[in-house]
Amino acid sequence: MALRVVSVLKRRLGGPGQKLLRSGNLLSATQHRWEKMPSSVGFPVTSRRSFSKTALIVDVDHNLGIATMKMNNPPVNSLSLELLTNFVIDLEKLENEKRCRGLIITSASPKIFSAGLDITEMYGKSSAHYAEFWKAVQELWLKLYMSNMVVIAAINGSSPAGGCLISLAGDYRIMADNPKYTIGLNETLLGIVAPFWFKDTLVNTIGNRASEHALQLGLLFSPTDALRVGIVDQVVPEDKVQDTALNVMSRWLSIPDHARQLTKTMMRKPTVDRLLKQREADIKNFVSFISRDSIQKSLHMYMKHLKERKE
Ligand SMILES: CCCCC/C=C\C/C=C\CCC/C=C/C(=O)SCCNC(=O)CCNC(=O)[C@H](O)C(C)(C)COP(=O)(O)OP(=O)(O)OC[C@H]1O[C@@H](n2cnc3c(N)ncnc32)[C@H](O)[C@@H]1OP(=O)(O)O
Repeated sequence: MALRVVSVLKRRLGGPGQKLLRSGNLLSATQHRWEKMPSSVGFPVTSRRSFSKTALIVDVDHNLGIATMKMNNPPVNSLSLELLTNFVIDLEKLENEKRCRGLIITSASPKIFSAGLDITEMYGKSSAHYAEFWKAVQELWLKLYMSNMVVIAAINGSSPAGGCLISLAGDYRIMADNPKYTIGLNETLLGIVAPFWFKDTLVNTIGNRASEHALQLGLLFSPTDALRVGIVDQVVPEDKVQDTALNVMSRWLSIPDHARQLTKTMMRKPTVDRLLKQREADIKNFVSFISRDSIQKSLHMYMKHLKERKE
């Protein structure tokens, strides 16, 4: 499979990408590049960098023009305020890298892509904290959904709620074929409500009726069902997720950037504008909703249930 990916990349990427792929082995070619690459904006000499503090591992391959971002926040890649903030910072850096045209988002931990928003950020805290947290969630969605890069989610584990949102904000989703993994916007199961822009993102992907069904019931889909309903675009064997992501990326990167980007903007801007127009109101709404005693209690019970499952 790796060789097939290399030949597709050779065909679709011209210039330096082709030269470096001449060895016929994508991994060794990439490794070689990481060692030789000069410094570039935001990312250091080796082109490969691990942000252990930020719980994100970002590898940038300048010659292929592809970055891979691995969420690395054990045990379940929950999206804490810190992780959200650093996610946005790294996205901005990548966005500013002229040669970086594609981004693959995946998880460093097998089995969990992301458990979604960190629930502990949403209960027992101050209103100011909830406001800051929600602003960070908005910011990440805005940046991802409107990214100039081709964004592919390589979903190598379960991806509930906020994890599903990250996947939906990309341009293409590939999920590992493991019936133990699930994906979906399950907010109602926690006694909370997916905000309108989570809902809009889902509607834009799978349509109104399927979204209403999925959202009201808080459905978590197996890979097969997620493919059937259109939440993901492809389901592949677990060990083929990354190769498939590279392969699909090469197809998307073969389209001239300006044409593809303008098309993406045309499709997504109305959805984004809806949030931008009422961003502050959305924050206020979140803070007032999440601060309700009944909601705090629901979240507390849900966390308790998660912990008791293990005992
Ligand atoms: C008209 C009015 C409208 C108002 C609307 C206004 C505003 C909208 C309001 C709210 C919107 C909020 C949107 C929320 C989005 C979210 O993303 S909420 C998070 C949803 N996530 C989940 O439901 C997933 C929960 N987790 C799991 O199902 C499982 O943990 C798993 C991901 C499948 C992994 O399972 P497993 O490998 O068995 O691991 P454990 O369950 O044992 O978990 C390990 C530890 O991690 C803790 N944990 C799990 N998930 C989270 C999380 N999301 N946040 C924080 N912590 C989490 C879990 O408790 C374990 O901790 P301990 O080891 O026991 O300490």
